[in-house]
Amino acid sequence: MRTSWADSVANSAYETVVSDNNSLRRPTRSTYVPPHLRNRSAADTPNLSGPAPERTSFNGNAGVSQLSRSSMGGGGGTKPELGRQSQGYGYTGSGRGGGGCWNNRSGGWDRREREVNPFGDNDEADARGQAFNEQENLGINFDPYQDIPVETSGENVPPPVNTFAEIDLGELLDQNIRRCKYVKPTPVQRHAIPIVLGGRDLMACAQTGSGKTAAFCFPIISGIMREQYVQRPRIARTVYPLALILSPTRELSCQIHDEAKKFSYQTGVKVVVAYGGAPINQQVVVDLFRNMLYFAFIYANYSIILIELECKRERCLVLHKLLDIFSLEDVLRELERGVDILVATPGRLVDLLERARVSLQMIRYLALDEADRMLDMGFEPQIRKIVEQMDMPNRGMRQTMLFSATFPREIQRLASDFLSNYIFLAVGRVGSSTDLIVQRVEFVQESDKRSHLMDLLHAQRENGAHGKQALTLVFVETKKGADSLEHWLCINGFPATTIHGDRTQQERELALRSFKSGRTPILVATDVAARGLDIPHVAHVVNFDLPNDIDDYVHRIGRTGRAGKTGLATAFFNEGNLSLARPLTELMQEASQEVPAWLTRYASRVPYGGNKNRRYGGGRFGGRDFRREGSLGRNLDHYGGGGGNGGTAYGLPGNYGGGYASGVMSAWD
Ligand SMILES: Nc1ncnc2c1ncn2[C@@H]1O[C@H](COP(=O)(O)OP(=O)(O)OP(=O)(O)O)[C@@H](O)[C@H]1O
Repeated sequence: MRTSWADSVANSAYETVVSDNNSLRRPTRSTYVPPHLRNRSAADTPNLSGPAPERTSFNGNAGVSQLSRSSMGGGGGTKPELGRQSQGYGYTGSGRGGGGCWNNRSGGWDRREREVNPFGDNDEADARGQAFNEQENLGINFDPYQDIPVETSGENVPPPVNTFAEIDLGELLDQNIRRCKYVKPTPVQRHAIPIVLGGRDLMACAQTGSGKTAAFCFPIISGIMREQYVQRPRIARTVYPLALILSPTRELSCQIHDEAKKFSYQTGVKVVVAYGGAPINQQVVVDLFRNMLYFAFIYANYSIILIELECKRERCLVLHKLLDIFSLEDVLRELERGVDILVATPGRLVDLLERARVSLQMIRYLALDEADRMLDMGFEPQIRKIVEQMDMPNRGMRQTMLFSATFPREIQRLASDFLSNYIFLAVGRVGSSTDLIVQRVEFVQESDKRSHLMDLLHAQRENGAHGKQALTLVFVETKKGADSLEHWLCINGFPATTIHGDRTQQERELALRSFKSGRTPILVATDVAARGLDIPHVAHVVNFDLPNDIDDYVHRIGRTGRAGKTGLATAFFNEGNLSLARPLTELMQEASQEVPAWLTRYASRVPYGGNKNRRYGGGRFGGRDFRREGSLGRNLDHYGGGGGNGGTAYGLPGNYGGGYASGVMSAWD
């Protein structure tokens, strides 16, 4: 049984007090108690009157797994030889039951009791339900996804499952799935979970809002729960997570963290999020100010945040970064309490690795959400550094999962560097939008955009088109543009807020909360909000400025029409968006949307290969796993041919493959 460093400190402190009370003697030596454990009431401390919890230090010997043995013995750059789980955990096909080898990682009831219940108080009935109730009406209609074409390729693909009951995820995780009110796995979950439980690497492409987060979280949590006790090195204050989930933005990392916390509730699997992180070129400035102001910061008790909020428009870089250091201190404190799954943005992770506060030596699971974004020009160097140049086990020694709704094939090729004998899974057409979203394109000149938006919002308000709770997400190109549009909307009677890379973390969180709650039902955003965010009740996405890349468009409109619900997406198009005319036309045709005649005319004017959205071509493209296309590079602009072998396709219509084009980088942080 495992205890974290913080637990052992807490326990030893508590034992000191207990022995004090018993013997009325002072402790012979003082025990350091970190700030987050001070002032704890007795009620917070473990109940020692019950059966004594089994204590095991990091150097304990219980159940050392084959995976961990050779990796012991310290840090350094050598990659541990972690024996790869070639045998999967299996999915029983005969109902749940656990198989009797689930590892209780909770460290006893003490840890469970301290855990905040993310489901609220009324979850017990759901949790105790004996089976997944297929009849339950949850208001989430995943039926539209059921007939979706699915394609897999790779060797010995494990068969999909139809129900959660067929998969042996462990009773504690099953309880949490019931608490989440997930009745049936979505298509990507039906296929991806058995593949990962089978020990295979995976590149998975599934439409926006189709449940990819759970598809990678469930097998990771289940795998960690099933592990026998894993012995981890104990070196200074370095922590050794077993799983790493990387995502491109702070908000998405927080969201994944929140989901993973729900799924792992009371399983003893510890999830920590680390986001933010100052770019290296600003590090010198930050370090300088850090030394000068560190103590002032602590004693000012966060009041500097108020100063930061005051100088809203002309932000001071140093203050901005100092706030970031604050969040770093929080992360470090959290890490010291123990971590099994680390969810992080690349910048912050690199920072933690360089400070030797995190080691990747024990990583068995690596998941990249929005993997194509993580491997494009903006993030690729950081990802390569994390995966290839630090102490993470080599591919083949860890399990790697890449998920996105879009997977241009050049990115697929790059991504294959990180994978070993992987399975490619495409649920729906690669890079397509879901049919649940009604897409409209309107021709609007730059100068008319604001009044056109106002018309849309008025109409929406008047006919109550999407109900009281309807939220509208407006995408613009630049941070400045976002601020200025927000201001204009507000003075015209439409409560709005913004989210973009120039806002502080606090401001971004506040904006998101205010939008989600409906207090400001309009959110003006740059591409920083384009991917992954799962915000209920977004009824309308407006592309005020269209992106340069069709994949960005797919992700943006995917903020509506999620989890089986319908949504509306309106795009303002003009001559400045010519390069998008053809891919947009094709995308809309594929999703059975009405394409205006004028857009088709614009599309026909753009020559093949004449722009960087190279996903289209003259022929229809049948194979989407780039490994099935033969030689890459011959065919970059013309995706003819198709077919291929080694895969299974169910009802797969012809389609084009992906193409890589760099997105707009400026909006990202
Ligand atoms: N099996 C399920 N049953 C019911 N709801 C589910 C199920 N799986 C996921 N969901 C819900 O569906 C919504 C979308 O899931 P998620 O955010 O994982 O989608 P995604 O595929 O990652 O989307 P994106 O491509 O935009 O990142 C979430 O609200 C999630 O709670």
